[in-house]
Amino acid sequence: MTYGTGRDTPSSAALLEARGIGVRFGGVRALDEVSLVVRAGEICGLIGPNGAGKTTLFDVLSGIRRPERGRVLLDGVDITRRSPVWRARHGVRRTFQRQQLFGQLTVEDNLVVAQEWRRGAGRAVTAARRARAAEVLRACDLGPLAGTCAGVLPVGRARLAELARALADPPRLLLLDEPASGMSAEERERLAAVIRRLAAEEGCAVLLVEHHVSFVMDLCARVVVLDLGRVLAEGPAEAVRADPAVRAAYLGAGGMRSPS
Ligand SMILES: Nc1ncnc2c1ncn2[C@@H]1O[C@H](COP(=O)(O)OP(=O)(O)OP(=O)(O)O)[C@@H](O)[C@H]1O
Repeated sequence: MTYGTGRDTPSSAALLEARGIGVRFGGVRALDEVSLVVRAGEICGLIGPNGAGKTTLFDVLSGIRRPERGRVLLDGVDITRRSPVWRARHGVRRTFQRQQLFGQLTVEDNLVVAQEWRRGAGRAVTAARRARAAEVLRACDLGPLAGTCAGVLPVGRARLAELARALADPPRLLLLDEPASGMSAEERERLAAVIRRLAAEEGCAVLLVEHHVSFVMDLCARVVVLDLGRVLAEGPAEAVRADPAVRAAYLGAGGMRSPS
C-alpha cells in the first residue's frame, strides 16, 4: 500500500531513485521490482523482517551488487553500472551492519583517512583534514575520544564513530545499516540529533535501515516497508505504523517489535 506523501515530506526532486530493482540468489528472489525515491534533506526509513532484502538493496544502491533488473539514478542520471568508489566520491556513503572502523587507528585518524581520496598533500592539507575531523567528532559528541584507538571503543561509541567517519567528507546521501544496534538510549538520542541536523542543515538525504522500530518511526517522515523482496507499504510513518499488512508481516499483532 502506498500512502500520501505526508506533511513533512519534502517536495524537491529525487536525489536517489531505484526503479524496478530485481536481484536473485539462485531460487531466492531477494528483490523483486523494488522502486523507491529519496530526496535531498529527507530522512527515509527502510524496515522489514529478517531476509526482506534491506541489505541487498543497500548493496545495489551503494554499487556493491549489480542488479539483474532495474536502474539506480542519482540526480536523474543512471549510475547502475558505476562502482562503489565512484558513488562514494559523488557523495553516496554507507555504514555497514558489522562495524568497519580501522581498529588500529585512533578515532581521529579514521576520519582523516576518510578524506584522503581527495587530492592534496602537505601540512596545510593535513591540518585542514584534522580540523574537519575535530569538527565532526565534536558534532557527534566524540571529541574526548579523538585520540582513542578505535578498536577499544564500546559498541555504541564505535557505531557513532563510524557515522562520524561517513560524515568526514560531507555526504549527499547516507545509507545507514542498523546504526542504533548496540546503542544505549542516550547514544540513540545523540545519533538521532546528528542525523536530524545533517538532513535539515546540510540537505543530506538519509536512508535508514533499523530494527529498532520506534527509533525509525520517531526520526523518519517517510517509511518504506520491504517484505520478501517487495515493497509492502510506503508513506508517512503514522500511516505505515497503522497498516494492517505491515503489522501482520513485521510489527506483530501486539504492536511494535521490541528493540533488537
Ligand atoms: N550472498 C547471498 N547468497 C544467497 N542468498 C542471499 C545472499 N544474500 C542475501 N541472500 C538472501 O536474500 C534474501 C534477502 O537478504 P537480505 O540480507 O538482503 O535481507 P535483510 O532484510 O537485510 O535481512 P536482515 O534484517 O536479517 O539483515 C534472504 O532470503 C537472504 O537469505
